[in-house]
Amino acid sequence: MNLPEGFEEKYRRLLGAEADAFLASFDRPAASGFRVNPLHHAESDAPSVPWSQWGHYGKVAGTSLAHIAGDVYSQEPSAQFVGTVAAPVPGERVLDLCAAPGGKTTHLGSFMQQQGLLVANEINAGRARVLSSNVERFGLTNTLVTNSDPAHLAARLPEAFDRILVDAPCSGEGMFRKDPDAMAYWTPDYPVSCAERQREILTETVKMLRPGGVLIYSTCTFAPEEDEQMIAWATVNLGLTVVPITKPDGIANGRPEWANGDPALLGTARLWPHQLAGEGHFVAKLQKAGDGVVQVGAVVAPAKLNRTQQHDFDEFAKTTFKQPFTAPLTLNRDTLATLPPQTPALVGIHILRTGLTLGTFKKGRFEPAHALATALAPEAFQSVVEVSEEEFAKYRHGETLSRPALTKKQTVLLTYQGHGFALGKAVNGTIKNAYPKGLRI
Ligand SMILES: C[S@@+](CC[C@H](N)C(=O)[O-])C[C@H]1O[C@@H](n2cnc3c(N)ncnc32)[C@H](O)[C@@H]1O
Repeated sequence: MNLPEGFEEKYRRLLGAEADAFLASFDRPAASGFRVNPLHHAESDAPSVPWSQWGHYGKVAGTSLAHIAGDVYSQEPSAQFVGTVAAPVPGERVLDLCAAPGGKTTHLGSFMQQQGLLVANEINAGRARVLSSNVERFGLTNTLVTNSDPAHLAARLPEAFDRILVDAPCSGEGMFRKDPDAMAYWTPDYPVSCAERQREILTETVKMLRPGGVLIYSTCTFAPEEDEQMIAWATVNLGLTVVPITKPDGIANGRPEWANGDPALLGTARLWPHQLAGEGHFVAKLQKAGDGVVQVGAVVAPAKLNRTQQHDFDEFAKTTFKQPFTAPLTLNRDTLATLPPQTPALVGIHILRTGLTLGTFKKGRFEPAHALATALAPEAFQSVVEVSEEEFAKYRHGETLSRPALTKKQTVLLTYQGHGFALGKAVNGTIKNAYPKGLRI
């Protein structure tokens, strides 16, 4: 691989005798991996990633049933160590500040088991939409997807989280093998400019962490300026201390000698492509001084539906679900969603998704949302229709299906090999297509 000018020289200087092995790793193929979705009880026989509870080596196609049904999330193996270190506890309030496209968000959600609140934020509007769609596909229901910059969020959410992940925008050196285009941006000064932005992000992040709260900082670069030097700066300037990370075999300590020599930096983690089957990553776990509870602040009140809305939703729920639907609800214009506990009222912040999107009020009817198909188990639905391989393909093209026995007008869950992948509308023996246009192939 043709590495950028100055890159090889820098790492020869830093790594000494180890540099040959490091540089040789760039000529080997990138490692691929995926995580199975514990919320769907998904499993895989593929070899396990040793440092990742739900992680496996291998590739899953974007057109596969496992992907479409939200049973897997493709994620490079080293990146999976970030979620392992973060490991939020169900019921916590967690922020994933730089979240798109959602690899870490879906991993955090796997730990949280739909309990507590997970705010997944992304600064870039287009990427935030991709994040929102991945949150939907994975079936997370305790998540708020926002599109904001860290400063605006911090102004509204002081000390609001138990745990925050900053998977920082970085020089991406660890992804050169997987995504050679990333090399085009690299110059010897690039890590220094990335570090400036990371310091700004961390300064805002700490404001949102409760006293005693945990901050996980990660990058996919080898650059000490963005890794150990960033953590050294944060411990000196932001009232954070390093919490040592327990490292499975193959994962290396951070390098204090590449920063201010503080031995606590040994407690950070480096994933090197010449030492394990994965790409380059850095992870640090930090704790904010003090001990305190989260500041909840103003919260969104559950929506009160008008009489027509209540009637239309009740009719839909009564004919679709086995159990009465009792979760607190929120209404955004005409879109109805569940309201995660103590959802903060975020005035002036663009919110793309709150909890589980249930559907939209149209004139005289309630149109259910695709999110229900990947978030709810088949057992929740009154009517489940298993499709053939041919029908699975046809439906994703936008075609209708024939089921003469289904005469009742009803929303049904469509499954293929037992995995829910879409909703359909049964009318007079036909299942009308409700597969979102944006997902059709
Ligand atoms: C490494 S990527 C995140 C990957 C994601 N956590 C995942 O696992 O799928 C970093 C993200 O930070 C966002 N970003 C860029 N500049 C930012 C800034 N100034 N503040 C916050 N986020 C920023 C990028 O748009 C990008 O989506």
